[in-house]
Amino acid sequence: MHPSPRTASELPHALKHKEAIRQKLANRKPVLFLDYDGTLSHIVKDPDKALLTAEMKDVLARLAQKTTVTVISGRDRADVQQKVGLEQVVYAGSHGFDIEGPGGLALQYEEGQKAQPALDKATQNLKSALGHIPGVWIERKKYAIAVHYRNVAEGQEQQVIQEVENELSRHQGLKKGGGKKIIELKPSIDWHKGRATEWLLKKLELDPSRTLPIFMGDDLTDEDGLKAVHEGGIGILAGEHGEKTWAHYRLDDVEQVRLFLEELYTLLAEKE
Ligand SMILES: O=P(O)(O)OC[C@H]1O[C@H](O[C@H]2O[C@H](CO)[C@@H](O)[C@H](O)[C@H]2O)[C@H](O)[C@@H](O)[C@@H]1O
Repeated sequence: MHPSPRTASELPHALKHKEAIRQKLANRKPVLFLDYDGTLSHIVKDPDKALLTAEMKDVLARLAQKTTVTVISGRDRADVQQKVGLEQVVYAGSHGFDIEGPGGLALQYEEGQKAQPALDKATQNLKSALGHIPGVWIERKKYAIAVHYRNVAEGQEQQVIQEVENELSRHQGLKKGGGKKIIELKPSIDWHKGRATEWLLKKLELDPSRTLPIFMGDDLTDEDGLKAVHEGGIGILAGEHGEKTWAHYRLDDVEQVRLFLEELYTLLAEKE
């Protein structure tokens, strides 16, 4: 455990510290919490084209035969579930507001429902305010609005951000979320990937002394999850997001995430 967050470059590389990770797993079973965009799939211009490679899907399928694998995403649960397409996996969408998994595992974080009128109104307003800016995509999700500006001219990015800030100032019940070329309006509630991770660990009734939660993510919203496992698990940052992180280790990219997951699978298979 490290007492404070560090920059990505200060972190040891997970693939170069396999022995230390192996030792942590000596008497404990890994339980995986995996972010989708930027961790399992490459960041691309069109969010609909952010797909898993066949190799990534294959290793996830094998891991899910051996342990609990949760894909925890800012995307709508149905969207990420369809993109991953594996029945044995637990899906936590909308940053953990909407969870579904094998054996009837389910959560709809009810408090999020109260924000629906504000989210509807803000969607409408943002469409009018930003509709004329080429490249803007307003993604109305079940529990959030994502305003994407990856395809907006650099000189107009600030205008997009400012319009979102203006809209946020009109809704007490909504708060700002950040990410990679995205700004989100979310219910102003203390529920996020970290709380959802903790909820799942309890709900799955896993013995904490025999379980090692591993959270892997690439973006600012993953910091809540990385913080949640900081004391009792392993956090791995894939790439970087420009701010300090609670992760213990780093990996450079999606391909290294896959290699790490392969190592983990081998370890689990050896233990049988
Ligand atoms: O929590 P995540 O699974 O990482 O989801 C975060 C957001 O991911 C998607 O947007 C990001 O990825 C897109 C595809 O690579 C990229 O075009 C965009 O610029 C990124 O911000 C998704 O569309 C959002 O809904 C998620 O909140």
